[in-house]
Parts: sequence; structure tokens; C-alpha cells
Amino acid sequence: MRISVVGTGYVGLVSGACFADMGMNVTCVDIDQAKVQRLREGHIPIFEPGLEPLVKRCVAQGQLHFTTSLPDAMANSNVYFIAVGTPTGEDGSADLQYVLAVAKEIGEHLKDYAVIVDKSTVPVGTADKVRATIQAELDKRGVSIDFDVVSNPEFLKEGAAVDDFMKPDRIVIGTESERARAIMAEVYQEFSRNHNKIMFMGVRDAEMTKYAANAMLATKISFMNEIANLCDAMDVDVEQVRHGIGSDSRIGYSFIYPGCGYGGSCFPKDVKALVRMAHEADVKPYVLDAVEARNADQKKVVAAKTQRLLGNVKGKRIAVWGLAFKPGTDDMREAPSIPFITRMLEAGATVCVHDPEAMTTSKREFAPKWIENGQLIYCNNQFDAVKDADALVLLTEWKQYRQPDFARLLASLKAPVVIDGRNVYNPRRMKALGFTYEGIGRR
Ligand SMILES: NC(=O)C1=CN([C@@H]2O[C@H](COP(=O)(O)OP(=O)(O)OC[C@H]3O[C@@H](n4cnc5c(N)ncnc54)[C@H](O)[C@@H]3O)[C@@H](O)[C@H]2O)C=CC1
Ligand SMILES: O=C(O)[C@H]1O[C@H](OP(=O)(O)OP(=O)(O)OC[C@H]2O[C@@H](n3ccc(=O)[nH]c3=O)[C@H](O)[C@@H]2O)[C@H](O)[C@@H](O)[C@@H]1O
Repeated sequence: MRISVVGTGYVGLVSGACFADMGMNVTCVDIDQAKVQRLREGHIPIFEPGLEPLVKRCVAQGQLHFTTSLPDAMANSNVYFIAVGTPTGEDGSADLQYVLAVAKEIGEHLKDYAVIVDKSTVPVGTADKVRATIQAELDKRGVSIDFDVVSNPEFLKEGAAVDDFMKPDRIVIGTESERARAIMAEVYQEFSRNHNKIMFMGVRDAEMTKYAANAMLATKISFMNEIANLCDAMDVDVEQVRHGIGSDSRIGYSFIYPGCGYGGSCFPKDVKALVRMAHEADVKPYVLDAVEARNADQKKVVAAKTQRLLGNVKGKRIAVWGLAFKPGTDDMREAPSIPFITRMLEAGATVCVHDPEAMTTSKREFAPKWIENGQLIYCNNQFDAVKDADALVLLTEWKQYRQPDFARLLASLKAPVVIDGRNVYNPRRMKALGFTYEGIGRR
């Protein structure tokens, strides 16, 4: 089977490579010429465990191709996945300009029946817009060609993207067309062989399912962050509470880790887009508003703790372990590290940062003036960052930060202050070792 995937970001590149690994012949398309060139040369533009060998293997076997030309890709296949970005627009809604630009180009070049698959996260009703955009181009050309637009949202997580794609909990496919349904069943046949993971539903149902899933996960996190803040105020250990409630099978353990707020390219933007959809539908988004408000506030909690423990941070040296929005990725979109570090720099502190993968990304996130004036210092070793620091702040729970050499840490720091934005350390052990320790809701 031959398919095309438009957009070679996290979703497009991972899905394209995984489909190719299943034996399909896949052409990945991107408008970014430099990216396509690098991919052809075997350079993977993002850090994602397992992706590089997978892409290299599929390219070597002739199963995976890269191009900047959508018409060329279309000539070779009749299933086109759209996996371009849907960033937050000015009013909070998802900006569909990239999706609709692809739809327009498809309409300009469509020759025979094809299935156009929305893999990007798009608001309810987008498939209709994609269909109308393609039809308008066909009308301009004065041709009549059948096509179907299907919704197939993606549920992979960064840092575990290949695994998530290959072992999905479910594959949601929204379509009202029998013809498209049969083709999509063939695309995903690997996932229906033993345990059927495919769920067919209406197009609008599938579009909403994606937002509801992300909003539910964001809600769990914000809820738990609020409980953790309450624990802080009431001398309760949130870790005990997390175990206490997670053991209830109706609640479960996943996505109830409190911390310094959720980040990433999706939860923040998708909750905003759902809020916008609710307003447009004249439904009051009480819960979603609270999820967002808690998260915005949560991103200030670590800074408030730092300023409470250190007093005025002007002239102080603060070490930061972790820049990425979560471990396993070099992505810093909406990472809690950005507002924290910015606030410390603006307050006059010197910030020494370390991250195993996100240092390069980070250099694009902060104004060069902070590096030039010596306030923002990049350290290649996590222990270089803590040398003579007045505090260590942990913001991403990379494995290498979880069990550091505590004696070395204590000897390196000027003051033994550790603020743990991810609750990875044991407060009692830290205090016994001589640290002044604060987690989020820990006791
Ligand atoms: N990042 C993630 O973990 C997940 C993202 N999603 C959704 O998937 C969609 C894509 O997200 P990412 O992969 O993170 O985006 P990304 O921003 O990493 O990549 C998008 C790619 O599309 C390319 N592009 C833009 N316009 C194009 C055009 N007209 N023709 C060809 N290529 C074009 C860009 O050059 C870029 O390489 C979004 O809607 C996102 O919400 C869904 C699940 C997981
Ligand atoms: O639509 C998307 O893009 C994706 O968004 C999330 O995936 P991702 O953003 O890659 O990462 P998550 O592991 O969900 O983490 C998101 C944020 O929540 C935070 N988080 C996660 C879990 C938790 O218990 N507590 C917590 O604070 C993480 O630190 C991170 O900042 C979803 O988990 C994916 O299913 C979805 O496909």
C-alpha cells in the first residue's frame, strides 16, 4: 500500500516511519526544504527515542521517502495524511491555516479518488472545511472527482512516540463513508489482527474525542496540582495522597503526578481550543477554565518557593536541572522552565542550566542578552550547574537527575537548598542528608 504523510514534525515523521516499518510505501512531504534535505541525508531533526534507527532502516529499505512536492507524493498514492501544525490562533482557537493550505494544494492536484486523513488535532467541523476547500479547487478546475475526508486523531506522547504509535490503546477513525472505512481498515490492518484496536465513529465524534482525551488528562493534572498546593498549606504529604487515591481503580495512577504545571505543544493549546469551541457553542466551560487557570498559576509555584527560601534573588546563583517540558524530548514548547528562568533572570539572578537534550532548543527560547550579560549559563554537566549555587531547582524529571550523588551535590552547592518541581526526591532523606528541601505538596 502507498500512502503520503504531509508534515514531518513529531506526528508526521513518527507515523510515516511507523507505517513504512509495517511494510507500506510512504512518502513524507514537508514545505521546509532544509528539513527534507536533512532527512534525506539521515539527520533526524528531533530527539525521539527509537526514531533515528527506524527512519534510517525504512529509508535504506526503500519504504520511506522525503519530498517537498505534494503533487509528486500524490501521484504515488491515494491516501493523504495531513499532519501539519495547528497552533493557537489569536482568539485561542486552533489556527487551521496550515491544514487548509494543504487541503487547497490537494484540491489543485487531485486526479483520482483519494482519502484525505486529518491526523492533526483539529476542532469539530474541520473535516467539513477541508472538504469544502478541496471541492472549491475542484470546482475552479471544472472537474468532478470523488474524495473522502476522514478524521484520525493521533494519541502519541513525545518521548515515547514510536512505542505509542506501534502499541496504541485505540485507533480512532471518524468517517461516514464505507469506501473510506474499507481503505482505513487496510491502512491499519496490523492493529486489528489479534486485538482489534480500531474504533470507527462519526467524523465529528472523532474530532471531539481527541480534544476530550487531552482535556481529561490535563484536568487530572490540574486537579492533582491543586490538591498538592492544599497539601503544602495543610502539612500533608501529597505522595501519600497520590498512592491513596491511585489505588482506587476508578481513579488510577496515571496522570496524577503533581508538579510545576503541564507544558508541551498540546495540552495548553488543546484546552484553549476546546474552551474556544465551548464559547462558540454557547456552553460555559467552567471546568476547562479552571484547568487552565490552575496550570497558569502552577507554573509560578516553584518561583514563589525559590523566592521565599532565598529572599531577594538579585545576585544569587540558581542551578536548574531540566529544561524540556518532560523527559525524553528536546521539546520546550510551553515548558515550565521558560517562565521560571525568565522570572529569575528578570529578578537579577544568575541561572546555570543543564538538560541532557534540550540545550540547543533552549538557546532559541531565551533572549541572547541573558547569555551575553552572563546571567544565563549553559553547563554541559549537571554538576557544573550546581557549583557554588544558592539553590538547585529541578524542573524536568530526567532519569539522570533522579538518583544523583547527593554527597557531591551537597559539597557543590553554596547553600544546601533543593526545590523539587517534580517530587522525585524523598523529603525525609533529603532533610537527613542536610538539605533544605521543598517539593510540591511534600512533607
Ligand atoms: N507533538 C505531539 O506529540 C502531537 C501532536 N499532535 C497534533 O499533530 C499536529 C502536528 O503536530 P507536530 O507534529 O507536533 O507539529 P510540528 O510543528 O512538529 O510539525 C509540523 C510540520 O508541518 C510542516 N508543514 C507546515 N505546513 C506544511 C505544508 N503546507 N505542507 C507540508 N508541510 C507543512 C512544517 O514544516 C513542520 O515540519 C498538531 O495538530 C498537533 O496538535 C497530536 C498528537 C501528538
Ligand atoms: O496531543 C498530543 O500532542 C499529546 O499530548 C500529550 O502528550 P505529550 O504532551 O507529549 O506529553 P505528556 O506525557 O502527556 O505530558 C504533558 C505534560 O503534562 C505533565 N504531566 C504529565 C503527567 C502527570 O501526571 N503530571 C504532569 O505534570 C508533563 O510533565 C508534561 O509537561 C498526551 O499524553 C498524548 O496522548 C497526546 O497525543
